[in-house]
Amino acid sequence: LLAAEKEIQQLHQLLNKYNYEYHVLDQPSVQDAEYDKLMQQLIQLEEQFPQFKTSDSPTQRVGGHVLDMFEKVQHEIPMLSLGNAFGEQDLRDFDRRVTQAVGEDHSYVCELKIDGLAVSLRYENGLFVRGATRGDGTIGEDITANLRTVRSIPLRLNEPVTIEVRGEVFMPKRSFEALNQVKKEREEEPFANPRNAAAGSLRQLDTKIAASRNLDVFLYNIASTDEVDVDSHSEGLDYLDSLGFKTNQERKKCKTIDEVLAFVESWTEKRPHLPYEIDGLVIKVDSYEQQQQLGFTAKSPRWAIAYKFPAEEVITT
Ligand SMILES: Cc1ccc(Cn2cc(C(N)=O)ccc2=O)c(C)c1
Repeated sequence: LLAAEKEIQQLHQLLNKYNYEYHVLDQPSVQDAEYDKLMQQLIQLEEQFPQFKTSDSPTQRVGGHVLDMFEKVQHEIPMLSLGNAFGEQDLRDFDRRVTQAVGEDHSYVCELKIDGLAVSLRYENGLFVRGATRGDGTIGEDITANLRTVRSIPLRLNEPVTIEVRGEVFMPKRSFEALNQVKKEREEEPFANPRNAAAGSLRQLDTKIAASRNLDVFLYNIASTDEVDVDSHSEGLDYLDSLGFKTNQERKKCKTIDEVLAFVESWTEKRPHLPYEIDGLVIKVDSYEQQQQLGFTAKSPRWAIAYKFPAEEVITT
């Protein structure tokens, strides 16, 4: 029995590693068939010895049970919304307000704003224990079972830490097109855009449906920074990488607002070539101390702003 438990634990570790290489690093080290063979072995072993099936087992990635409803979740730390900037002047005004509050010596982190569904993920001693939608920022829905099927969400972190992180679940453009193709063939209503498709997939009570939708995630914030020993947002993102989270690598540290504007310019150009949709860029003051000095308005941080791309004129034929 001890042998069976050890073999199951080793398969958990190995399959989670392969899953990380494929879905987070996009650098698999084994063929899909090899991964599948090991997965089939683990499924059989867990059927034979269900007592050794743990919450970080990769066999639950494929879904398998149907919930009858989603529980409500209260976010200990509210999930905030961002103020918007629609052009260069708005961004320069933002920079002036930052300079007035913290002085000239400040830098920014610029990130892509993924057009998906905001989620909060909670880990205890390194294990994924709960995932929730943003909801109204204070009360969201518990969608843990569906989030376990998002292959790029780690079920166990590289360190046994207790942490809450925020990010965006999204559906890549190709998966969206393929899903709508199937919907059309079935004469079902297609989704209007990848964001609605991701949200609709996570709202399914049957986890097998969510598991089949090729959802992905980028994490972009540490909510519970008390236990974490980092002094800036950019260090926080590197820490998330070190724990085994998937973060968006297209981020850039900008020392001046002119560098921010250059980033805006370049991503206005490159946006259509991305494999996922973005609806803007997020610009954050990097230093946590300066974020603290700037504080919040009623519902948004003063140390961050979302630059929104102009709405594309829809050519209706
Ligand atoms: C049959 C099969 C199994 C697995 C995958 C995709 N994949 C591959 C790996 C891998 N190579 O390390 C890890 C996780 C994973 O999800 C496909 C597309 C098809």
